[in-house]
Amino acid sequence: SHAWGYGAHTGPDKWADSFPIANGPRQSPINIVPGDASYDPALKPLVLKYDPSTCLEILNNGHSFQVTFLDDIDSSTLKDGPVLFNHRLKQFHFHWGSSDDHGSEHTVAGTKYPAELHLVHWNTKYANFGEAASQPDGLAVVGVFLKIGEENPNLQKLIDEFDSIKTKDSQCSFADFNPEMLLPGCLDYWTYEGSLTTPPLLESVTWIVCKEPISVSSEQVFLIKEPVLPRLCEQSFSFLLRPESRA
Ligand SMILES: COc1ccc(N2C[C@H](O)c3cc(S(N)(=O)=O)sc3S2(=O)=O)cc1
Ligand SMILES: [Zn+2]
Repeated sequence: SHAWGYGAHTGPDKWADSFPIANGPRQSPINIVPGDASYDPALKPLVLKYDPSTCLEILNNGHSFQVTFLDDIDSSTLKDGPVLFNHRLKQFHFHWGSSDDHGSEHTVAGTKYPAELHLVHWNTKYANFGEAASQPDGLAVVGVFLKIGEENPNLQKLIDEFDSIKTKDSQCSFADFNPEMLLPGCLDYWTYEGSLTTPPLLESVTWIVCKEPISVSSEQVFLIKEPVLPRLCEQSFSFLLRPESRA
């Protein structure tokens, strides 16, 4: 069955059964080793321009909660950085763990962050998201690490919506949110060619991982787990089995 998750019988170690690409050559996440990264002078600064009026809704898909955007025109876009074409923002979502000492998908020299934000964009040289998702240069995902520190008032705006998306596949309208408010001050990044980190694990993602994390409070990380509690329960017994990142 394609019912994947983070449980002992549905977790990452089992994904290859239904998604053989899990054993592919460019699978994400990875452990980023800054000392092994090489500086590429051809890379440009990342240009992210987001229009809060394109924010549509927030939904709980059972694995995470996701904020989706209107992507029929170039209003929320990613340009430059490591990509050659304009990309449109489709959605953003988070990954977390069962406690503050782990949760991010990517790690930095083995360091695990409590959570990780993914802003998913698709290359407008293709007709639409679904088409782009099957192309090697079809998607660009910006990853931002969350660390425990000051409470984040912008993240709180999302958390305040959780009461209406308590169950899997529930959604509610969500307007005028600017994801730019969730970005770190400095957009220096590491980049590599990888894949979606969850099924269908398509190898179509140019990863752009920000070096600077954003701060959120420990209570906020705890609350992030709320809306997808079933996943958390499922995961809490399997986090020992789940490799935090395929090195
Ligand atoms: C048919 O092709 C499809 C392509 C993508 C998807 N998605 C679901 C995935 O879970 C997934 C994982 C993402 S991550 N963690 O940023 O690497 S982004 C993303 S998705 O929402 O785009 C569904 C169908
Ligand atoms: Zn993700």
